[in-house]
Amino acid sequence: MDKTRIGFIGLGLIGGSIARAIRKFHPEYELLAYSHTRSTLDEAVAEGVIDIPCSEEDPLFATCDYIFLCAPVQTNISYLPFLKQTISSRCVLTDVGSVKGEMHDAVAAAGLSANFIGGHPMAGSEKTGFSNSTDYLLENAYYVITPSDQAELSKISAYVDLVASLGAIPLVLSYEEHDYVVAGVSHLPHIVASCLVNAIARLDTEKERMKLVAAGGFKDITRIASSSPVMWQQICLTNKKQISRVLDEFIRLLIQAKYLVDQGDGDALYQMFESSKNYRDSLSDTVSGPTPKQYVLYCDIYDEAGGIATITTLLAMNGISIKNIGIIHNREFEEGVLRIEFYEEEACSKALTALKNRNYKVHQRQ
Ligand SMILES: NC(=O)C1=CN([C@@H]2O[C@H](COP(=O)(O)OP(=O)(O)OC[C@H]3O[C@@H](n4cnc5c(N)ncnc54)[C@H](O)[C@@H]3O)[C@@H](O)[C@H]2O)C=CC1
Ligand SMILES: O=C(O)C(=O)Cc1ccc(O)cc1
Repeated sequence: MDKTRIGFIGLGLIGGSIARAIRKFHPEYELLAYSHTRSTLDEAVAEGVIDIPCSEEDPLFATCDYIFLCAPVQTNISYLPFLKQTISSRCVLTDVGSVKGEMHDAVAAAGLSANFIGGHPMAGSEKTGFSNSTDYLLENAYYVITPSDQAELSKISAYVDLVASLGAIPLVLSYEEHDYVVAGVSHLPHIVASCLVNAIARLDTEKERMKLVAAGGFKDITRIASSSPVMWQQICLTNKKQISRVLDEFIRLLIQAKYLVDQGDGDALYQMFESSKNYRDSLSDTVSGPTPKQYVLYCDIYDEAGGIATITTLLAMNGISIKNIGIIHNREFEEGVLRIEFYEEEACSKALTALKNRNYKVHQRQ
């Protein structure tokens, strides 16, 4: 059988990290890439990450099983006419953009819906460029997948499988839900960080004493204000409606907080900080104690590749988030089973019911 071929257009922090992870977990795959900075391609080839450097509209993209669009959102869209003329019907076309609605609209207008499955790894940093990419950036990170309504289930399953095989946690959502959710937990925090830094720059004393004594809290909450201005400009321009919606609620809460301070309303201020502390403490990365409890199921599967895809899709469709997934072989499970780990007990028991309803044989360690 021919080797699986994966193409990249754009090879910066995210494209580079996906390519490195594919190289690590699937060394037999053939990777080709175009990025408009020639030195990036040279570096990627020299490091053995990319096999074939391509030109901008290279006919070799016709031979790809997957193409990842990893440039800024508007740039990804500008490649669609070329891809429409070039790619084969079996190719899965995907992107990594932080906003999905505009991409889905452009894909539909270009007549590429049957090939398109949107993607968004919820991992990254304030850094950019191939030189900051790593083969572990995606590890244990949610990877939101927004299939177009015309993409075949077999393509979606294979793509979910590929994402899981890179150590990420696939989460299938509609692009509308994705854009609302990320407006809240990603776009709003970046805008808040930027405004906070700008506010302090304006409020600072002549001798910049605020800048001098800025403490850990200020630095923690504003790290992401160092992110790429052009990337965040494009995100704000392409997710206007949802960002405006979450900003409305945020501004309302800020006005309320000012009122409570002005009034000296101690009880209400206490409640404000107490409710945010409770919610923040409930986030999954804040589990306390020496050995956090694990919520794990073991499930018999017969066909590893197709089996994992079916199960991750089934769980995603039931709104169940997976923390980790993988096949294990040991004496307890001689045939090998799929180990699925969840963030919370509730997700674990929901998954147990969903899997049993589909007649899977599921084990739990006591
Ligand atoms: N930075 C982050 O933390 C995350 C970013 N994303 C999304 O990933 C995408 C890429 O972001 P990064 O990798 O962070 O940016 P980056 O700046 O590190 O990489 C962008 C890449 O696109 C290339 N590029 C720019 N114009 C091009 C063109 N006309 N043709 C071909 N290649 C071109 C650049 O040379 C570079 O290799 C964006 O759409 C962003 O929304 C998604 C998740 C996290
Ligand atoms: O650096 C951080 O904490 C981030 O929030 C990274 C990030 C940036 C953009 C995305 O679309 C997803 C993740």
